[in-house]
Formats: sequence, structure tokens, C-alpha cells
Amino acid sequence: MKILTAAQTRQADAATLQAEGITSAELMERAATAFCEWLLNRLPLPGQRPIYIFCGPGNNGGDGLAVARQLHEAGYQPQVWGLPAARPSADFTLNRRRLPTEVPYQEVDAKKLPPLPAHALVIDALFGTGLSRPLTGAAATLVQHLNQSGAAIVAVDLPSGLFADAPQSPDSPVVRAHHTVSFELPKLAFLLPQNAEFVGEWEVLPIHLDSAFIHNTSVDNYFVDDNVIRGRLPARSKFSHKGTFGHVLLLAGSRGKIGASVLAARACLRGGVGLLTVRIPAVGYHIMQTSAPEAMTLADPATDFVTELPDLKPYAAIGIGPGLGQEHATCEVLRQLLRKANVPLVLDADALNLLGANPGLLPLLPRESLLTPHPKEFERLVGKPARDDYHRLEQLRTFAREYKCYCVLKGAYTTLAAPDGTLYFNSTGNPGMATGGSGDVLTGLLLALRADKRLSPLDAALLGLYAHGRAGDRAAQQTGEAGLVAGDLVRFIGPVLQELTATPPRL
Ligand SMILES: NC(=O)C1=CN([C@@H]2O[C@H](COP(=O)(O)OP(=O)(O)OC[C@H]3O[C@@H](n4cnc5c(N)ncnc54)[C@H](O)[C@@H]3O)[C@@H](O)[C@H]2O)[C@@H](O)CC1
Ligand SMILES: [K+]
Repeated sequence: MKILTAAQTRQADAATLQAEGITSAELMERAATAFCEWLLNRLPLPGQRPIYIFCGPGNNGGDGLAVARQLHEAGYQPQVWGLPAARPSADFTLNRRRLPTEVPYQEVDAKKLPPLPAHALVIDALFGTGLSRPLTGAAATLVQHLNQSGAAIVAVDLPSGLFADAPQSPDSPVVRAHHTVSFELPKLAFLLPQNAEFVGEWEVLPIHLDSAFIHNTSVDNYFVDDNVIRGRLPARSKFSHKGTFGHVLLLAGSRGKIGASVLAARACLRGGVGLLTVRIPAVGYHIMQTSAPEAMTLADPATDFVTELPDLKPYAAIGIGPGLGQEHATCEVLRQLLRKANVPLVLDADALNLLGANPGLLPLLPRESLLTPHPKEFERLVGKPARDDYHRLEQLRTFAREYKCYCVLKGAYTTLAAPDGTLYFNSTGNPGMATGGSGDVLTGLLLALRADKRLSPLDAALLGLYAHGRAGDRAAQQTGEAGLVAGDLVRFIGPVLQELTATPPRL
């Protein structure tokens, strides 16, 4: 799914009007109808809960007025409050006129704001994608009033005061919505941790914007949901053999962190790899042999950490990092690997910390390497903290472009940057996955998929991130979020990959 900017959304609206020969008021009616359907499925019967609709002067306010009319038609009695405005939009004015006389419309007086009972439902239709500057004056006072009311707030399209795709100034108030109900495509603002307190739960309802326009519009950001991923994993041919799915090497583990290498190895095996060899310090030899008997184990001559790079010839892809430690000798192994490898690399955890501590190694990264830092590891990689979440995304884009790599920033809506700077936001996963070892599982899974020659590097990465999150969602259904441990994810990798596999066309 594409993520459009506010400007592109306006163009999509215009393209839809032209392609369908409809008026902007008709498109507004479609948005209001979709919103009301969503709301009516959740509202108690009329009369049980007071509904207040706050409307701004533009088309977001126009949506609010159309919603008020439709709720009235459904038997509800909303109160409508409008911000005083010198030049309301044409569709605002039209819908203001269409508002039945039984629906009270009052202008907001910043000095005498309406009292809002805590059990009220507030619909925030003050500002949407047309917000052009931080809120001040009556609008700012009203937003603060709504936030302090304790009422449940549903925002139409965007919480008012929030920009769709840019940071807001820290002193501008923003509506703290419990739900944000938007149209057609998600907005970048919904995906950033710094906006979570304003956006709440979000939903995108289809209003059938012109699909040809959306198809032909190039974007910097994508949202990766089930529709994007399902069927991306090709079905296995009846005649495939273990060579088809590649022989991979995993360099991992150090004394006290052998578990990380075991989790990555198990995930790699469940990810469908043909053969797996693990390079591990001698202390982990027996542990690996008993915990993951399907893997071949190459013990390092050193007891506690990896000090020697094995012959790389047999391998279709190589992973390095889980539990590796940051010894000097291990850093030399990484340096040699970066110099010698001519197959896809997956780098995680201590391999990234070593890169961060030795930035001279970064230019050695082979093209299309896949790196999987969490925000702290990413900060070490780029050497400076981000000002905010938007800045971090730009750092991520720049990093991927500069080193021609795929770089994953782990977290809610884990974000993949491709070498061309495009960002892909993953939609699966839950807070239960914020637990030790879940990154090791991701590394193993990505390594298996990266070795699968049938998948492009982009598809391997997108599929791996999506499947990892979905395995986490399945696991959490059984264990609860708090009870989830990384090993639980491994059990669900197989079934989830099966669900995402392409099915042959029906006869
Ligand atoms: N494709 C879609 O998503 C559709 C969007 N529609 C709605 O249209 C909205 C966009 O409408 P508009 O472009 O009219 O924009 P808005 O309604 O978001 O706001 C624009 C108005 O607010 C004023 N304004 C901007 N910043 C301000 C500030 N800080 N303080 C005070 N006034 C400020 C502008 O001067 C203008 O009058 C969307 O958010 C959505 O709700 C729907 O009506 C139809 C379909
Ligand atoms: K709004």
C-alpha cells in the first residue's frame, strides 16, 4: 500500500473527481458515509451518549458536518460546534446549509467553551490534511479543552494539529484522539512512535480514490500489509532438493550468549533453508548440536568467541551477529568477511555494534547486504542521535542509499529502507515481541529467505519481517504478550510461511 503525502492526497482527490465525473461534495459524502458506518457499528443506541462534533473551516470540517447530518438521519442528536472562520471552504458551506434545523450548530467562543461531560463522544473534524501551520488562538484553546475533557475522541482523517507527514512544532497543541479514522491510505504520521499519543488506534476506510492515479504516483513510503505479502513466497516445486534452498553459514555466539545463536539457527531452519552450518566458539559446540541437531556445527578453535573465518565457498548466504560479542579477534573476522564475501550478508546485533565502533568497516559492506539494527544500534551505526522520529527515518534512507544496503529499523512498524531510499513499514507484530532473542529469530529467518534464489532481496526482506511479526501475533494469542518468549516465535514460522505461500491458479 502506498503512503501518499498530503499534497498527493489532494491530487488523488482531484483525479478521482475527474475520472468519475463527480463533485467534491459527492466525494465528501462518500468519506462521511464510510466514517458513519464505522462509527454506527460501535455506538450505543441513540440517546445514551451525548455526541459533540467540532468542525474546522475546511473540508475536514465539511466531513464533520456531513457526518452530523448522517448521524441525525440514523436517529442520533449530535451537537455541532464550528470554529469562527472568515473564509470557509465551498464544501463546508454547502454542508452547513444541508444541516437539518433540528441539529444545533453553534460557533465556538474561546472564552466560553462548551462543558463536555466525560462520557461524551467527541468527533474531531477541526483540521485534516489541509493544516498549514501550528494551531494558535481559539483553535489551540479548543484543542486543549477537548484533551482535558476526559471524553472519548474520534478524529476524522487526522488528529487536529498533527501534520500528515511532517513533525509539528513542540508547542503546538494536538488532539489526543483515542481513534483516528482515515480514508483510503494510511498516513506517515500514524506510524511514528512520537505520534502514538495523538493518533490512538487508527483505521483506514476505503473511499475508492482513483486507482490509476495511485498506481502511477511514485512514493517514498509504503505500508506493507497482508495484501502486499500474501503469495510472495513461491510454492516449492515437487522436484526441489535441499540444494534449491541454499546452504547458509551463521557466525554467532560467545560464552554466555550461545542461546542467541541457537534461536537464530532454529529460526533459520524453520525459515526453509536447505542446509545450515553454524560457526560457533567451542563452548557452544555441544549446546548447538543438541539444541539444533539439523544444523552442522563448525567449532571455532577458540573456546569463548569466534576468532577464525571458515572457508566461505560452500555458502549461498552468510549471517553474522547474534550473541557474537565484540572481542578484537571477532572484529577481525567481521573485517575479513566483509572483504571476502560475494554472497548476500545478513548483519545483526554485535556485528552492527562492531560496525558502529569501527566506522572504517562500513565502506566494505558488500552491496545489498541486509542490516537489522534496533534504534540504539542504528544510532551507533550512524554515529549521532536523531532529533525526532522523522529525522531518524531520513537517516535510515540516507544510510541505505549511501551503503547500497537494505537496512531494517526494528520497533513497532519495523521499517525497511531499500538501497534506493524507499521505506517499507511492516504491519505485523506486537509489544510482546520486545523480549530478548526475538531479534535473533528475525536474523535466522531473514538469512534463510535471503538464501532462497527464487526471492529478490527486497521480497526476502519484506516477507521475513512480515512473517516474523505474524509469528509473534500468533504466539501472543497463546501466551499473552507478557508471556511471550523468543522461542515461541520459532514454532509459528513454518505455519505462517505456509499461509503466505502462493497457491496455484484454480482450474
Ligand atoms: N481523499 C480524502 O482523503 C478526502 C478528504 N476529505 C477531507 O478533506 C480534508 C482536507 O480538507 P482541506 O484541504 O480543506 O483542509 P482542512 O480542512 O484540514 O483545513 C484547511 C482549512 O484550515 C485552515 N488552516 C490550516 N491550518 C490552520 C491553522 N493552524 N489554524 C487555523 N486555520 C488553519 C486553512 O486556511 C483552511 O481554511 C481531509 O483531511 C479530509 O478530512 C474528504 O472530504 C474527501 C476525501
Ligand atoms: K481532524
